[in-house]
Amino acid sequence: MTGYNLLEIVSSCIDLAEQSGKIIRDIFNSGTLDIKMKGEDDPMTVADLKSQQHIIAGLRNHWPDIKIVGEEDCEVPPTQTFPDRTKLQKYSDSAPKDYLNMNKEDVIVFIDPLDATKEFTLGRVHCVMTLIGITYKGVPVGGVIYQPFVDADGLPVPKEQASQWVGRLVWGIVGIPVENLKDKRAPEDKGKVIIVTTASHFNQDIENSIQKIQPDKVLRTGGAGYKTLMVIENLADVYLFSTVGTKLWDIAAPHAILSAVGGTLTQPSGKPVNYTDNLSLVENKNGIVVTIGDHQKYINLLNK
Ligand SMILES: Nc1ncnc2c1ncn2[C@@H]1O[C@H](COP(=O)(O)O)[C@@H](O)[C@H]1OP(=O)(O)O
Ligand SMILES: [Mg+2]
Ligand SMILES: [Mg+2]
Ligand SMILES: [Mg+2]
Repeated sequence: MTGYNLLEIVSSCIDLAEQSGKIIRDIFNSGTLDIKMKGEDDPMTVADLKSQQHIIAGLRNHWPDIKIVGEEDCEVPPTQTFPDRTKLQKYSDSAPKDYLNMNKEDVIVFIDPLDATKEFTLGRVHCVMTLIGITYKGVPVGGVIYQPFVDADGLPVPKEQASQWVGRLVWGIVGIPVENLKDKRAPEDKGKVIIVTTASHFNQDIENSIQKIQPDKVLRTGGAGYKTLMVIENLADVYLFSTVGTKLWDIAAPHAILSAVGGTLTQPSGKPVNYTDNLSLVENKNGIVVTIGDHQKYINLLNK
């Protein structure tokens, strides 16, 4: 076979995301985040950088030419990390055949080495995640997310109990059932419409969109990965961010896992997102809408 095997790439990304989680935890515990501002409300820390360097170097050791779009602009020193490519071999018979021999030109790996950096710098670390998404022909087909600052169920753990930060991994491939997910909806929230949106990048556009849906509840927290996972686990019906701000690396990995469980992510117009490595097109300029069901109903409300 001459193409890329998605099972091998996702297997490696699982290793690299877990290792990055440890890098991120160690830097947080050191207390030296070395915060730099890339723009307004757009911080970057040394943890973002080290995490991205680790992931890219590990991928390059197996796939020197694979297309990679990472959030941070940084050099990547070589490493001796050769991630395990074999973890998902048992899915070789059940995985979609197309994904076992993917045309190299059509594959892009999107890396968000640390999602929810703003919250990370404020110590609100429960929503921090490492996100690695793989797209094929412009569509997310595999995703790995790792939460460094939670317990095994993904529940927040305060920093006073840091020893319980065992971390949580979720990976998904479209066409293979996703493990390690729960329906977390509280009994008192059954039947309600719950929107989750940004904690730190809120604006009037988002407020106006929320009003169109008339939800029973609005939750606000950090991270595109964290909010998408809330929709996947039924803690919210809609993740709504109807404005500029997120980029393709924020959504590629969670989108793949969402698709694997039957959910939908589009622009607020209902148009699909096009995943490309053209760096002038990586911004989700019009925003994003994420649902686990009734997607068209919410798109209709937003566009009425
Ligand atoms: N205005 C913005 N500038 C830079 N990044 C943004 C902006 N809005 C959203 N993002 C990215 O999208 C994620 C989700 O947004 P929010 O946390 O506000 O809901 C953020 O954590 C951030 O990713 P990152 O932390 O990886 O830079
Ligand atoms: Mg950032
Ligand atoms: Mg991000
Ligand atoms: Mg980031």
